[in-house]
Amino acid sequence: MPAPAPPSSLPLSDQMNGNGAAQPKAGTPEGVHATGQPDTPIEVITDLLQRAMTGNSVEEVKGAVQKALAVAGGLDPYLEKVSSKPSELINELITASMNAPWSDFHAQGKTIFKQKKECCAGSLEGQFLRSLVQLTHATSVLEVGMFTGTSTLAMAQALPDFGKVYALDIEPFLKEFTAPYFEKSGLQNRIEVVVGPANESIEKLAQRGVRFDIAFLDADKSGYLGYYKQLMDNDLIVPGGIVVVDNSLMKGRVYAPSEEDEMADAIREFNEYVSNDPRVEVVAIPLRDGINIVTRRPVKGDEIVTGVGSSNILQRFKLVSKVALITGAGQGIGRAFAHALGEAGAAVAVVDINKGKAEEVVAELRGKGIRSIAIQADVTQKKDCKRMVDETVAALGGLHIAVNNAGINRNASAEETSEEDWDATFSLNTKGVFMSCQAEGEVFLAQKYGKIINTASMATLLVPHPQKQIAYNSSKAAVVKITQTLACEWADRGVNVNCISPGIVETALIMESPTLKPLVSEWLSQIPKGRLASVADLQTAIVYLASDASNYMVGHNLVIEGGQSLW
Ligand SMILES: C[S@@+](CC[C@H](N)C(=O)[O-])C[C@H]1O[C@@H](n2cnc3c(N)ncnc32)[C@H](O)[C@@H]1O
Repeated sequence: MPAPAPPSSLPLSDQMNGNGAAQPKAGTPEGVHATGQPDTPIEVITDLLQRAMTGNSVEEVKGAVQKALAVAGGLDPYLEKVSSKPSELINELITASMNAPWSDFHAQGKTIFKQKKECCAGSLEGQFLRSLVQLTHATSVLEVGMFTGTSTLAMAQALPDFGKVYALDIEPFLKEFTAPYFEKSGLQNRIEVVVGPANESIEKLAQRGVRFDIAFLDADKSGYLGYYKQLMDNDLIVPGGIVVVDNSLMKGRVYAPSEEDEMADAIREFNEYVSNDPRVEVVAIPLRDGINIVTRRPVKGDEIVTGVGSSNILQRFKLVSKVALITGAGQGIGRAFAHALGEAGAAVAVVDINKGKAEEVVAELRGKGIRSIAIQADVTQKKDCKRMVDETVAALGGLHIAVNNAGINRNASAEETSEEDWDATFSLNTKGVFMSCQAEGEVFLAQKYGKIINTASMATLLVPHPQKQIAYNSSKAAVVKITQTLACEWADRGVNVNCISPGIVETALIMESPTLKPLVSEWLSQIPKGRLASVADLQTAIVYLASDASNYMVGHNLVIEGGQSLW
C-alpha cells in the first residue's frame, strides 16, 4: 500500500498566510474547518501551532504554544473526568498493570514478548467498550489481545449473566495474571480466556459454533487484517454485530509518517482495506489512539431480505412511543408484564386495586427510566374501567396496548363453592375483563389500532388437580371465549385481541399458602418441564403479543405451561 504524500517541503511559515490566521477554504491548511474558524480541539491546536510558526516574537510563539499545550494536554484528562468512572476493581487492575515489572517478567521467561504497561487500554477506553456492549445489547464479545484484562472486565460488567467475553491472548502468563481479578469480580462465568495465537483461537471458537456481537481487535497490528478477514469471510460476526478496532491512528503515524514504521504501515493498510470493503460501513473515532467501528452495510432485496420496513427481526418487537395499560400490575405476573412492556419501550400505566402496590411498581419502572403512572381501579366497576383508560390517555398521551390481567382464585370444591365465591370470581375474572376490553376498545376502534391481551389460564385446557377451583376454571374458560369473540369482531378494525394462558406460576400466593404449598411436589410430577413457571417465563410472550410482530395473530390462546396440558 503506497504511503501518503509526504508533507510539503516548503517551510511551514511559507505555507500560511502572513498573519498566521486560519485561511478560507481554498487555502485552508488541513485541520482547519472549511469556515476558516477552528471548530474542534484538534483544529484549535493546529491553528495555534500555525500561529506559533509565524509568530513575530518569542512571547507570541510561547503564548500560542502554551495555549496549544493546554488544549492538547487537557483533552484526555477532561474526557476521563466527564465520563463514568471504572469500578474499584478495574482501577486496582489498571494500577497493577502500570506497576508490574514487565521487563523482569520477560527476562525471567514468564512472558514470550516484552510487554509494556502502555498496552493497557485504560479507563476511558474501557468505559467506551462497556457502553458499546450496553448499546448493542451484546451477549457474545470477542477480545483479540486481552493483556491484563481491564477492557475484558469492563465489557463483562455490561453483559447479561449468560453473556460471554472470549478474551484471547498469546501469553499464558497473562491468564495467570488476570485470574485473581476475574475471580474477585464475581464475573468469571462471563469470561473465557483462550490462550494461543489469536487466529488459532478464533478458529477453535468458530468450530465450537461461537459467534460474536462485538469483536474488539487489539492484538498484534500486523495481524489485524487477517483477524478481520477471518471474522468477516466466515460470518463469525452476527447480523447487526460490529468490529471495533483499536489503535487505528497509531499515534498519528498512519497519516503523518516520519520514518520506517511497520506497525503504522500495517494499520494504514488495514484502514484502507476496511474503508474499501463493500460489505461494511466504518467510522473512525479519534478517541485515545483511534477507534474504528465497522458495521455491515444494509442489504437490498424484498422485505424478507431487508426486514419488514427495513427493521431487523428484534426491532419488530420494540414498543417505543407506545402506551400500555396493565391491570393487576401491583405484583406477580402483572408486575412482570409491566417491566417487560416498559423495557421494550412502552410507557406504562400500572393499574391495581391497591394503589400502594401500583406505586411501588411505578417506582421500580421509573428507576429504569420507564415513563409510568399508578392508577387505582377496581375493574369490577364499569366506571373504574372507563376511568383507568381516560387517566392513561390523559397522563401518557394515548393507549395502544392493554393487558387485562387482574384476577382471583378462591379454591373450593364444586359442592362447597358458595354463591359469593362464584360471583366474586366471575365479577373480576370474567366481567372485569370484558368491561376493561369494552373501555379500551372504545379508544382502539376509534384510532383503528390496539392490542388487547387477556390473562386466561392453563385451566382453560385441563382441570388442574388435585386442588379444587371450579369457579376459577369456568371464569377463565369464559375469558378465552370473550377473547375469541372480540378478536373476530374487531380484527378488521385494527384491533388484535389475544390471550395468554400461564401454567402454575411460582408466586408468594402459592409458596406462602399452607394449603397450596404441599401440592407443589404433585404438580411437578405433572409438568414435563419439571418446574413451576416463573413470572419471567411469561415476559417475552407478552411483548410478542403487544408488538406488531403478532399483527396476524387473532383470538389466540398462547399457552405457557411447561407442557402440563399435554400430560
Ligand atoms: C494492546 S494489548 C491488549 C490490551 C487490552 N485489550 C486492553 O484493553 O487493555 C495487546 C495484547 O495482544 C497480545 N497478542 C499479541 N500478539 C498476539 C497474537 N498473535 N495472538 C494473541 N494475542 C496476541 C499481547 O500478548 C498483548 O497482551
